[in-house]
Amino acid sequence: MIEIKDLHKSYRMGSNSLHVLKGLNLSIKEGELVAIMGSSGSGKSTLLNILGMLDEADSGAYNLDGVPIKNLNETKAAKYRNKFLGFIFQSFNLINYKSAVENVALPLYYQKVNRKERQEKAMKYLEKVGLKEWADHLPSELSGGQKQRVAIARAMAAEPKVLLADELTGALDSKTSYEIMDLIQEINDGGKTILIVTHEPDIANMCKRIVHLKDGVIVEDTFVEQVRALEYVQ
Ligand SMILES: Nc1ncnc2c1ncn2[C@@H]1O[C@H](COP(=O)(O)OP(=O)(O)OP(=O)(O)O)[C@@H](O)[C@H]1O
Repeated sequence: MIEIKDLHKSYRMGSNSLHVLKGLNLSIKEGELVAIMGSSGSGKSTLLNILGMLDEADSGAYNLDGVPIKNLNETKAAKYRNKFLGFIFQSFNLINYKSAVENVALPLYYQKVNRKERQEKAMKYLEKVGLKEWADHLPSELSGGQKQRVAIARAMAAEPKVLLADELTGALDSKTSYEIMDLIQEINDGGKTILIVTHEPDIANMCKRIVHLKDGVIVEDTFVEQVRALEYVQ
């Protein structure tokens, strides 16, 4: 699903250059649930932004579902991103003046899906995350965990092949984090490929594979026995 070879990325600041990714290789198959870990500044978000086609590498290859990203022009890249990738953020990134169902429907609007289908799909995914009854509520009326559920439903609504999450439990207490990870595991059990950047070892252990970044490369890549979040949710 994801093939990355010899990826390099530097940030230029004036006359200085910070080499963040230094020849990174990574291969992720369909259906994997991968945690990306590493100390602060190790390049996790940089990698996730490149995987999410929100930023470009300086050199190296990135193939998503067999397609070399480098060859896509801007319009094609935007279409490809909307079709293949769903994003979940630490701070939820919901639109405050839109209801839960309107937030979930938004990516479908950009994909020019008609109003009736947008509404149906948005309700379907709100139901999947357990928030059907909250469809007409504004984000300000929801708890942190509920907001993240809306954000997950929004990421799922366009039915992408891959979900990318940056510290999705970072703003939540432990119990709510485990509830969110239970939902993530359920979505992954359904076959969705999911990548999660996290600082938290207990969250990483709820994935199936843990990748450690250090000094711009992957220094450890382990398939682990997945801890089920549900055991911690009671
Ligand atoms: N747009 C940018 N311009 C300049 N430097 C940047 C930019 N984005 C990130 N950096 C720098 O690149 C390095 C890697 O940043 P990145 O955000 O990828 O690390 P991270 O592992 O996600 O860190 P954290 O866990 O703190 O979020 C850091 O030193 C950061 O300051």
